[in-house]
Amino acid sequence: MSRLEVKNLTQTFNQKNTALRVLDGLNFSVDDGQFVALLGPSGCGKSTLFNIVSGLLVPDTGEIYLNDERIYGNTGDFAYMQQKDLLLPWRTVLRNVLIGLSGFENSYPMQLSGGMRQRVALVRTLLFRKEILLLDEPFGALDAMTRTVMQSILLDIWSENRQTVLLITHDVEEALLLADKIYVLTARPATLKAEVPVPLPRPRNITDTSLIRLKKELLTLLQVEMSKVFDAG
Ligand SMILES: Nc1ncnc2c1ncn2[C@@H]1O[C@H](COP(=O)(O)OP(=O)(O)OP(=O)(O)O)[C@@H](O)[C@H]1O
Repeated sequence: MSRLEVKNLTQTFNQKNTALRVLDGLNFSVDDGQFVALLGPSGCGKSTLFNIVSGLLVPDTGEIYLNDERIYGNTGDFAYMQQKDLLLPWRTVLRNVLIGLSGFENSYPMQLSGGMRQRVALVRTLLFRKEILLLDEPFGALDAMTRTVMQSILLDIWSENRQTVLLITHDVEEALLLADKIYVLTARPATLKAEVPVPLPRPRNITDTSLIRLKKELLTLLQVEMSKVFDAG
């Protein structure tokens, strides 16, 4: 398993002939086998960060290090589950995940419910057995019950394999239930605003007093950043 470092990432896009600065000197690191959640206002640059880390996008400036070695492009060390699940519609579930989900193995993605599709996509991502998992809002579109089930599947697999995980989420409770550490990003352009450790055993209960305290702390941090988005817009 691997230690990941993101150093001084900067990214600007051209939108309608104006320069949109999305990342502005972003620095952080994730320890070997650690589960880190990233929270930040909508549009702050979280998916852009994952696109860079996974090698899909070359940043304007900055570096990515894996186990102290600088990496370039797609090194094959990352399993990346993008916001949209990216299942190939013409492949059956069996061929999408290589194992059957009992009773559904001959179905196509369009024949599955949203929850089942996300489950297939997650299983497929985990099956790649890569060193580092990049999960971009994997459960964002799911109902509360399915989301809870998926979270526990993810935790079970992570406890067994101890892959290094980066999870983007908009859900403060999800971050608190799952992560060892939470990074809060600023409004665009994203920089690191805060690092909040969650040193509690799992499974966690969101009604636990220390989680309630952390939730308040995180919501206050996020509200400051979100108000910047509204003030600007
Ligand atoms: N290839 C691109 N060309 C131009 N602009 C882009 C490109 N990719 C992203 N952007 C812009 O960069 C900004 C950040 O996008 P990004 O998807 O990284 O944010 P995000 O934090 O993941 O958002 P959300 O939380 O809503 O998913 C957005 O304003 C988006 O429109």
